[in-house]
Amino acid sequence: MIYLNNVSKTYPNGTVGIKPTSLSIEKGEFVFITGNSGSGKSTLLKLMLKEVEPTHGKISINGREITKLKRRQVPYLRRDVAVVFQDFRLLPNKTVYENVAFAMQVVQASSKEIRRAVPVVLGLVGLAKKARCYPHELSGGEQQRTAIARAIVNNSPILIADEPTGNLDPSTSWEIMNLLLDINMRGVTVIVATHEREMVNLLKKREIEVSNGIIVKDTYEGGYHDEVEYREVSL
Ligand SMILES: Nc1ncnc2c1ncn2[C@@H]1O[C@H](COP(=O)(O)OP(=O)(O)OP(=O)(O)O)[C@@H](O)[C@H]1O
Repeated sequence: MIYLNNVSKTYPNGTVGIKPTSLSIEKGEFVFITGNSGSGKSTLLKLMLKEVEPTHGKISINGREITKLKRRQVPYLRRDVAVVFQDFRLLPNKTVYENVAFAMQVVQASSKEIRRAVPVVLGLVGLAKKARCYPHELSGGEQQRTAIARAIVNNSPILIADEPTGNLDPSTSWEIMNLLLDINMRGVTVIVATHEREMVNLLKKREIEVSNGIIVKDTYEGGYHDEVEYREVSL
């Protein structure tokens, strides 16, 4: 589903984000990306989101080589890969309902589809009663639930979460992680960059650990990674 083939990223100022790396993530997986601050987690996610371009290598998602997509085609990639961030990034002047509906309007869903889908997804994230609230009237956990509802409302097969619990207290963090696990159980491939060591250890999901731009650990135990050659080439 997601393939990185010998992908590296050096930023324009010469900082190395990711050294040449190959990686595959299959449909339906739940994957943690771990590593110290500055190790390259966000760079890896941004490459998958086409927010940054690789210096070398190819990335394909759902059979499409995203490195070949033109800028104007990026909105189509967003239908395949949804994203949530640590700081929620909700529209402050729109209600919970309107924030989620807006994501559907962007992909030109009809009003009828929006009226049908938004209440369903708000129910799924446990926010049915908060539909008319504005972001500043919500707790951090509720804001993140809204962001997750907005991310999943268009039925993207992949959800990327960059430190989704970074601004939340421990019990709210668990609620959000359980919601992401729930979404994964519904068939969505979920990739979560996190510093939450305790959660990663307890949940026993696949963990890809990055250190200095290199994958130093991948706990995947299935067979298909044999096809991918892991190379740690110094630049
Ligand atoms: N736009 C940029 N320009 C130059 N260097 C960058 C840029 N973005 C990231 N870097 C550098 O690339 C390296 C990897 O950064 P990245 O943001 O991927 O780390 P991270 O593991 O996500 O860190 P954190 O956990 O603190 O978010 C770091 O050395 C960082 O300073």
